[in-house]
Amino acid sequence: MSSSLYGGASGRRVTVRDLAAAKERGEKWPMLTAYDAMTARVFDEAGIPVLLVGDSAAMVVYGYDSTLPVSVDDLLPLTAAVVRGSSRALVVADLPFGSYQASPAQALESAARFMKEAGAHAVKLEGGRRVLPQVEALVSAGVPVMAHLGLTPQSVNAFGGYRVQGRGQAGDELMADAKDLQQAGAFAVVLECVPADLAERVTTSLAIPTIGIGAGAGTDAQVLVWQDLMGLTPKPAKFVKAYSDLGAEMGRAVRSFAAEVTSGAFPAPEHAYS
Ligand SMILES: Nc1nc(=O)c2c([nH]1)NC[C@@H]1CN(c3ccc(C(=O)N[C@@H](CCC(=O)O)C(=O)O)cc3)CN21
Ligand SMILES: CC(C)C(=O)C(=O)O
Ligand SMILES: [Mg+2]
Repeated sequence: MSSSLYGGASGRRVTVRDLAAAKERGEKWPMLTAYDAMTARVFDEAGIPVLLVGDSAAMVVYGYDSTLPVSVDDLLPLTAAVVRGSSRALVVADLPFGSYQASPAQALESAARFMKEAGAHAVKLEGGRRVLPQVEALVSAGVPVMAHLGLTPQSVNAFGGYRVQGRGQAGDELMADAKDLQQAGAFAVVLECVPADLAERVTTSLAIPTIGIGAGAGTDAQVLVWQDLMGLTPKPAKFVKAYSDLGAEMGRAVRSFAAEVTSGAFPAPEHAYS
């Protein structure tokens, strides 16, 4: 088992309380994205305690070049599939661009759809002090909220590209955002593409877990997009470590299948019915 968080004797799902307890124990944990039932099952059985149905689905599932185009309607069926495919992990639904920024009421309406229609256990949204009213409304309604600071991809057009955030003065702003999000009731905060020393200072300053992606080794947890981890992404960011070469492996398998169809070697008699 990769984490004592997961695999507690009960067989129940991981909860936000379990994540708080892991921080108390100083225990680090992994999080992965998932977008379908079969990969969710593999990651769940491998002991990943938290699965994120990321709006990165816009890019890795739907083929867009940013996360901006996807809607709640696009992500709901993927979230439902991940919940059905898993039995132990906490499933977090990423609120997509335009589904929460307008108002606390809009955020609650979107979060409620992910929880009622897909069975998500928590939601994630991007931003600091500008989304505090949304975080407070969700928490008041009993919705666990994961925050996300640093490189928040829904703001890519404001940033002028996918760039490291929180250097210099901006680091103090990020620290203040993180503390305010904790105060508003967020149960965890993702720190994406920020200097490692800043991520470590935020982690020691907060009681809630921090989850790093491109934020160094000092956070309480680490998250990656699963296609990056598996070596399916053609040009991954610097923070990615590929633990497999699935792109090449799938290419080999498909070429073998194609060659055997062409030659007549597949299907053999054992693959046919009499
Ligand atoms: N497959 C995938 N993996 C991700 O981690 C991911 C997505 N998609 N889509 C949504 C966002 C976008 N992300 C990105 C995308 C690009 C960089 C990138 O190219 N970063 C530069 C750093 C530039 C700098 O130094 O400021 C790099 O070279 O790593 C980083 C995060 C992270 N998220
Ligand atoms: C990379 C993670 C944190 C994310 O927000 C996503 O996959 O959409
Ligand atoms: Mg996201």
